[in-house]
Amino acid sequence: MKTAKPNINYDEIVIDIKGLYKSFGSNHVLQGVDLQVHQGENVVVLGRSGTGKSVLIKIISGLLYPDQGKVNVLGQEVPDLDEYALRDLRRQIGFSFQNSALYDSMTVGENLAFPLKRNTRHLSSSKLRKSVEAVLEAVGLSQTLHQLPSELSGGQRKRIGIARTLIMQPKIMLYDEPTAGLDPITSTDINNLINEVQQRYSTSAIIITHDLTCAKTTGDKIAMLLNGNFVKQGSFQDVFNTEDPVIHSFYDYNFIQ
Ligand SMILES: Nc1ncnc2c1ncn2[C@@H]1O[C@H](COP(=O)(O)OP(=O)(O)OP(=O)(O)O)[C@@H](O)[C@H]1O
Repeated sequence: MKTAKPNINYDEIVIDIKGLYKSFGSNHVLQGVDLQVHQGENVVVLGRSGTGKSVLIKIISGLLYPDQGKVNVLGQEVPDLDEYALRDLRRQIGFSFQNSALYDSMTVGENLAFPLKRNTRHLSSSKLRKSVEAVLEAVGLSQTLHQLPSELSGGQRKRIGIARTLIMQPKIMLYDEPTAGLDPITSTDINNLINEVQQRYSTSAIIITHDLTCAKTTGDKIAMLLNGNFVKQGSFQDVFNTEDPVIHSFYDYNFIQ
């Protein structure tokens, strides 16, 4: 059970998407998508391969330009932002991608320090060390400070990848298939970590996944993307407690893989 936090205004909308369209030639990927993410909310985007989940995240972070529609993130219209404003916005967003993309030649500590050093001027070494130690502790891997990424398990690398985004204290987290390629127990750990991050750092998040356990554990709201649109949005119960054969087939498909 997630606990409501007094410092979060759950009514405030941090991502507001209305009437979003995106095509690549004759491939009409997003066809009038509406989605709202509130402060402190974890929204899970579910959908089969190729439905446009990554395209949606890229549009939210300004990596792709929409054909039409409103994409407001933290009060700013993303398609209107210039390069500098986009960079500022992205500093407030933590990206957790499928391959954690750590630098192999750097220790865990150096990997974590890297984004902070690059983005912060006049940072004392004691402040840097404290920030690194704090995020490592938050993901439960303090003992790995001096290890190389190659010495970590897949689950640990995923955690360090998340820690590296947390060091910038993002307001929004974007998780792209956080449990892909992990065994069920490690996946459970990552799901719990996503919830811990939400609570501890008061983040809002979009979590892209095919994994229904991940969706059920982390999602305050589930949004099911199908044929260019969200066919259903609501709690896990709301979305799956239905006779709709398409939603059922997604559920069944998940459990027979
Ligand atoms: N830059 C691009 N140029 C052309 N087509 C693209 C581009 N990016 C994505 N697409 C197409 O958009 C569609 C949606 O792709 P997307 O990567 O968003 O799917 P997805 O839902 O994230 O799939 P998966 O779950 O497999 O990662 C696909 O048909 C893909 O080929």
